[in-house]
Amino acid sequence: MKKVAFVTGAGQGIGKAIALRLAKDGFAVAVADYNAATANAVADEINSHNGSAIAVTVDVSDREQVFAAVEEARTKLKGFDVIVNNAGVAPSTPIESITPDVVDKVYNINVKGVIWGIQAAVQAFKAEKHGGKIINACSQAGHVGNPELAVYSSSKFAVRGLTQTAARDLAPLGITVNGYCPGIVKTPMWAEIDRQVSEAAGQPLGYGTEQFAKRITLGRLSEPEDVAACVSFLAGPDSNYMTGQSLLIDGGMVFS
Ligand SMILES: NC(=O)C1=CN([C@@H]2O[C@H](COP(=O)(O)OP(=O)(O)OC[C@H]3O[C@@H](n4cnc5c(N)ncnc54)[C@H](O)[C@@H]3O)[C@@H](O)[C@H]2O)C=CC1
Ligand SMILES: CC(=O)C(C)=O
Repeated sequence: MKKVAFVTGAGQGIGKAIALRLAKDGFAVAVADYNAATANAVADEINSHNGSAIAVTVDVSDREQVFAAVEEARTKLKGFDVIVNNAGVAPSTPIESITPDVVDKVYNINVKGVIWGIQAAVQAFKAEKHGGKIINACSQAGHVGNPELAVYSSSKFAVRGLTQTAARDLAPLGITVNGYCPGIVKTPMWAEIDRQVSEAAGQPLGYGTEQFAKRITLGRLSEPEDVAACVSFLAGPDSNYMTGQSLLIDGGMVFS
């Protein structure tokens, strides 16, 4: 019987790369996204390459939807072993531009979405009568404040705190909780941050990337697959003696 992994925000970008990688690792994958079309396309891609996947439509900011989606995956894929709370949003928010609406939007998805994912996974692991692995999307921006990303950066600091706390709370149930902290990854999210930062500075596209990239020791932006490789480790047995960690996969932007 295949182990089952549930990946949120798996319709594109890092989540898609994680879903494809975990399928290659032998997991049956629930491709969860609020964009049904992209989730279906990723699930089709996995199934057409001899993998096993279903698409699940969910808005991670809605607690009831998250519980229903996890239960749907557990029932249809016949098990539940790993959740990757990957979905996130990252609008550019220079301090003086911050509004209640943008704070609610980012925190509802990036922070509450992770809490609901953790809770729903715990319920599923209990129903399966075993422990499991919870893996949360953090960021290098959750280790050091990033310019013009105050709301996003603070939401990722919160995810790192949640990861540590949940690790302590859930260890007695045989559940590990870890996070991954990418740097700049070539996805639609990054393209949009670059556009907003470049535009705010009155500079051409690519200016935002140039500013952030100066901090990358390895001298290149990362591919979604760089991140998926680390998540593969966190989802598999080689990380069994790790919990509460948020791994930097940022090419050396931050040293901690
Ligand atoms: N791209 C980057 O440079 C970095 C990204 N990250 C984090 O990695 C994660 C994935 O980022 P990317 O792939 O770059 O983003 P992306 O914007 O390219 O893809 C995000 C996916 O999440 C889905 N999504 C957004 N809100 C959702 C919601 N409420 N419910 C369900 N699905 C939702 C979108 O439909 C999309 O498929 C995010 O948590 C992000 O903060 C962290 C560090 C760097
Ligand atoms: C978007 C993000 O998390 C970065 C640049 O670290």
